[in-house]
Order: sequence, then structure tokens, then C-alpha cells
Amino acid sequence: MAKPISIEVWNPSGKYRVVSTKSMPGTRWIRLLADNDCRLEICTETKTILSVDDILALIGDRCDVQLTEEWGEVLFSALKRAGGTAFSNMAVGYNNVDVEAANRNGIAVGNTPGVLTETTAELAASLSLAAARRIVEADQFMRAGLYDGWLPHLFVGNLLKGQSVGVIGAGRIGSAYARMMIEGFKMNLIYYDLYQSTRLEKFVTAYGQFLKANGEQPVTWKRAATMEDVLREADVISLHPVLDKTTYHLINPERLAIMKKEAVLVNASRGPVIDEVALVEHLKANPMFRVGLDVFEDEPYMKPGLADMKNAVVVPHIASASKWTREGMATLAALNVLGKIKGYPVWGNPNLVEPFLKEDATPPAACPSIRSGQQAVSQTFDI
Ligand SMILES: NC(=O)c1ccc[n+]([C@@H]2O[C@H](COP(=O)([O-])OP(=O)(O)OC[C@H]3O[C@@H](n4cnc5c(N)ncnc54)[C@H](O)[C@@H]3O)[C@@H](O)[C@H]2O)c1
Ligand SMILES: O=C(O)[C@H](O)CO
Repeated sequence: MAKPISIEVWNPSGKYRVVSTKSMPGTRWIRLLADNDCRLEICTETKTILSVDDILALIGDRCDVQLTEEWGEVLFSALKRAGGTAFSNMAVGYNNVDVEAANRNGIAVGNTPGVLTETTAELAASLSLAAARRIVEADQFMRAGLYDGWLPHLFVGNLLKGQSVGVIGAGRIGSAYARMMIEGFKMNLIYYDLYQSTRLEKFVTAYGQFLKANGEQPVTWKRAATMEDVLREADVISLHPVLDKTTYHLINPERLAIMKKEAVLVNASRGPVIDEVALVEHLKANPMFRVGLDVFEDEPYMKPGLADMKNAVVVPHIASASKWTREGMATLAALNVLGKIKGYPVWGNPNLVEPFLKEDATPPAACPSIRSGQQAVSQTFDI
């Protein structure tokens, strides 16, 4: 029997027991559940990652729904035995969830797209700039008291304007990132995706015409036939695919070798998309090659050597960490499970979720985004 886990309880007499394995930002999600006859138990353990035993203890022997964490057969079958019917990730990516196991156990699986796109793209853009202009290195230099006057060679980095931005995985976040880099820095786009992103292409064409009409150099776009074309040609490359068998170690030693020596590589998708050991070797051998990483192969750890690399900017998986997004994610995760309890249908477009987020309004009678009954497939959505 697993040891008891510390929890905070809201609406103790609620008919439906909802367990959140993490405290989530904001209070609206709590209100929505408590006002709808749910007894909400929020885990208050201080450790960041709960073990399977911890989660089994949280589920107990009667549980209606569960929010967040890493889930497979053991946990889904335990949830089923406890009478549970729904689970929601507080994330858009659900590569941590065995959807087939959930299906076998009749548990609905929710996720939270629609509120992360711009926030995550903005962090990828921040990493691109920070790496290209050596912001972190320069900040550390300044704080160490090493600055003793302006010098022509001090922290010289890369100009983005007029360079080419490469996007691998031009879905929701990849397309939003591309637009930021194109509109913000007048970069030319080269992208690789399994599907054509017509809306993104049309946007770049129209923006190019606008620039031309204003006497400026127009931006251009190109859909690459292979990923290698993007890696060879682009000055800044940002990775935004889903993580699956086709994208595991998509950036490997061979592909690193064909990139420009002064390229900037950004990853705010999933850590295993990059072979991180190979990346460390490449960073050592190519000091002008720079990376910006939000995600890591063995989170929360970095592969040996990465922390010592001055040409790497590293942040702890914060791409979706804006207040609006994180509170929105909590609300959507809560409404996914509440919707299942109430027997509501699934919302037509999980990317258009504003009606669920209006602070003082009653949310629609629907589950914002339920992924069960499907494999963990990628979804393309033109912005
Ligand atoms: N760092 C974070 O905090 C954070 C936040 C949100 C999302 N994410 C991750 O960002 C990624 C993108 O999310 P999204 O919402 O834009 O997803 P999305 O489904 O809208 O886009 C993913 C795109 O990748 C493409 N793709 C799939 N396999 C590919 C392959 N082999 N080669 C090239 N392209 C391929 C798909 O066709 C799709 O267009 C996911 O991995 C998600 O888990 C990370
Ligand atoms: O997939 C996601 O949503 C992120 O990794 C968490 O922000």
C-alpha cells in the first residue's frame, strides 16, 4: 500500500471526486469544479515528479477523474477500478499519455490546445534572439564585473534581418513562430512539414507584397522537399514537430554536420527530437553554432557537458509559462474532465477555445479538447 499523500480539499461534500496531481495557476478552474458538485483534491506534495505509487495513492478506491502527470496501463487501469472516467493533461502535447491504454480502460483523455500557441512561439522567438545575440553570455559577463568598456569585438552575434528562418513542423506553434520571425525581422522562410501550410505560405506572400509596395525588400517562402534542405539553407532553425517515432532524434550527428557553422538551432518542442549527446559534441566542435533549448532529452536533466557550453541558452521547459496561458490551460483541463462528468459533447474546434476562457461567463456545455479514441497523431492547424 502506498504511503498517504498530502492534499488540499475543495468542496468536501461534492458528489464527484476530482484529483489534480499538481497545483495549477489561477482559481477559476477550482471554482468551476467546486460549483459543479465536484470534490476537488489537489496534491500538495513538494516533490515535482510523482511516482506511480504516489499517483495510485491519490486515485484511491473511488475517483471520477484525474488531471495531469505521466500515464500508462497501470494508472489507467487503477483509475478505471476506482470508477474513474476521465483524465486531462495540462499540456497540448500528450506523448506522455498511452492513449491506447486509456481507450482499453474506457478513460477519456483531454489536452489543452488553443491557449499555448502564441506563448510557446514567443519563447522560441526569445531563444532565437538570445542565442543569435549572445544575450545570456553577455549578461553573465556583465554580472561578473568583467565589462570595462565598449569594444568592437565584444559579443558579436548574428543579424537576423534578411536571413533565412527554417521551421521544422509548421503546425500551430511552428507557423506562429514563423510569422513572428518574418514580421519581426523580415526573415525569409523555408519550412519542412509532412503537410503543406497554405495559410502560412499565403501570409508570407501577402506580407512580401506589402513590403515591396513600401519600397522594402520582400520576404519569400519555400516549402522544402526534405528536412535536409532546411538544415543546409537556414540561418536560424526552430523545431516544432510532435514527438513520435518519425521525429525521435530527428537532429542527429549527420544532420548537425550539414547545418551552417554559424547557425542557430532552437527547440521548444520535445527534448528527444534532438540527440542531445551529439548536440553537445557539435557545440564543442563549433563554437559559433548556437542553440536555444526549452526541452531536454532526459528532463529534468541535461546531458553531460551541455551546462558548460557558452553557446547554449537553456531554460527549464517554460515555453507555455505566461500567466494567461497557464491559467487557461488549468481551466481547459478542468473543463475537459467536468464535461465528461456532465456527459457533454466535445467542442468542435479545440484551437478556438476563447468562449471557455471568459473569466465571468459560464463556459459552453462542452469538453474543450478530448483526444481519446485516436492514436497520438499530429494535427495540422493553419493559423
Ligand atoms: N515547450 C513547451 O512548453 C511546449 C508547449 C506546447 C507544445 N509543445 C510541443 O510543441 C510541438 C508542436 O505543438 P503544436 O501544438 O504546434 O502541434 P501541431 O500538431 O499543431 O504541429 C506539429 C506539426 O509537426 C508536423 N510533423 C509531424 N511529424 C513530422 C515530421 N516527421 N517531420 C516534420 N514535421 C512533422 C505535423 O504535420 C504538424 O504540422 C509538440 O511537440 C508539442 O508537444 C511544447
Ligand atoms: O505540450 C505542452 O503543452 C507543454 O510541454 C507544456 O506546456
